[in-house]
Amino acid sequence: MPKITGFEVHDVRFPTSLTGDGTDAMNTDCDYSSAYITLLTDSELVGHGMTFTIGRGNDIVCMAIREVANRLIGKDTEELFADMGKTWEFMMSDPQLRWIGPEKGVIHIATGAVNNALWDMYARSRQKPLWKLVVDFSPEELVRSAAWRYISDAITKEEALDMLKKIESTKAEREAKVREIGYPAYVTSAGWLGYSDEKVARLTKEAVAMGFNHFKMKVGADQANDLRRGKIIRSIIDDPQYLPAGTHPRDPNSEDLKGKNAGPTGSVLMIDANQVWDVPQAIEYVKGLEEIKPWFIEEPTAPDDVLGHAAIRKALKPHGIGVATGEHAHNRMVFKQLLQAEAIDVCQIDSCRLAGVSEVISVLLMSAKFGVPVCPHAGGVGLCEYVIHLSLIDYIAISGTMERNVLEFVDHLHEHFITPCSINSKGRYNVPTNPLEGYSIEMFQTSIAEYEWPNGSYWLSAKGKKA
Ligand SMILES: C[C@H](O)[C@@H](O)[C@@H](O)[C@H](O)C(=O)O
Repeated sequence: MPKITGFEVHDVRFPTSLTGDGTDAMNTDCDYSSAYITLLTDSELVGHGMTFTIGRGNDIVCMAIREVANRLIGKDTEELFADMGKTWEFMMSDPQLRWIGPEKGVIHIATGAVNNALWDMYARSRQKPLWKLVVDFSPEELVRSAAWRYISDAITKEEALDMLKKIESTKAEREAKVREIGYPAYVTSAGWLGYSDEKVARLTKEAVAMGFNHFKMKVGADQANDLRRGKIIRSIIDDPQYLPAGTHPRDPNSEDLKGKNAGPTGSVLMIDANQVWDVPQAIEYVKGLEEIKPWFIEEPTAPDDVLGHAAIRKALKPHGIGVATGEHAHNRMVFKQLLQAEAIDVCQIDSCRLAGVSEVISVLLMSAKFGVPVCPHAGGVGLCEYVIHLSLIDYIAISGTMERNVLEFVDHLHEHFITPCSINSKGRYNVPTNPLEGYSIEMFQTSIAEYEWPNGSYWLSAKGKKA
């Protein structure tokens, strides 16, 4: 049986210019960075994992990844795969690291990268894409793979098992359906701050032409500016003339669009503040944007402020605007509380901030129990590649629905991955089908050589230009 013998870690940073200079209200200079790990074994089997950060600090994450990965050296991979929940607990329980994590901060993020690499390796060893490996698990195996510590007040293993068993017999139907029509997506790429009105209008038209009908816009720097940009986007997405040839407006009252403030063509607009406001400020600011009819405000305030989110949700409900958050919720307990406090309409897991697939499964289970749709965060490098797997697991094996869900899509940096994600002509994610792609996060060696910090060819030449 292959044993883990070592690992390679790379600090890969893609400059803001490669992401179209898109910024948000908190991040105005954001090189997209991947702390990237390849786990090695004494056989040909490898596992790739990464985490997403922006710019400076990625070297600290790489250091933490080395610390976490060290504990796996010498371990038998089949023993690790046999009980991924137990493996996760082992990874989370390094007594020497406990004071600085996990369950928080850099060590938690690093654990995510390593756990994801291990899941990638597991899927490759079975020659299945990650999602397929997991949806083929029996309910018992799926429950065994999750992270259970500290959440039994919200969901027990028995409850989870019951839930999974109820939809087990219809898994094959859902798998066939999503393979055929793809998984619903929304686009972030048109609505960054810092774009001119012309650029916003052009990118929105392009996104509509690609078949998207959910659009996200960044807000929070200036209310009047947000209102103007929102109206530009609305004027395009609500106008049937921009729809792709041969398609018709969707009925805004259809079941999957209920409560989403859909416009006359069935298009939906969401807004995202990236944590800029205090609670009362968030409420006032967002009320001022009611005219552009957002489905939800994302990250209105500090990501750990569960009760703050609950207060904002309550105040905005009469205005028909919901609350979404999660990309910075650093562990399953924060999600547990957001759900228990009825603080969110939409749960936005992050594939890299949570400590890997095992912890994500726990949040998917809790969200399904509380009836909150999961719409993963994917605004970064590699995140779109990752999250399509998680949404497929959610749809096929856990919640059993994808009608109200939308998975974020940003259209940059996919070319650095050997098996990039893709979108079909209806603006939906295609299902990854390559049996050797694992968790789809393997990067081209040439991309690593070019963008590794600080000595990759791109950064050396950038330094040369500055000198
Ligand atoms: C800096 C990043 O692009 C963020 O703006 C992005 O992750 C964002 O919050 C999102 O929801 O996509």
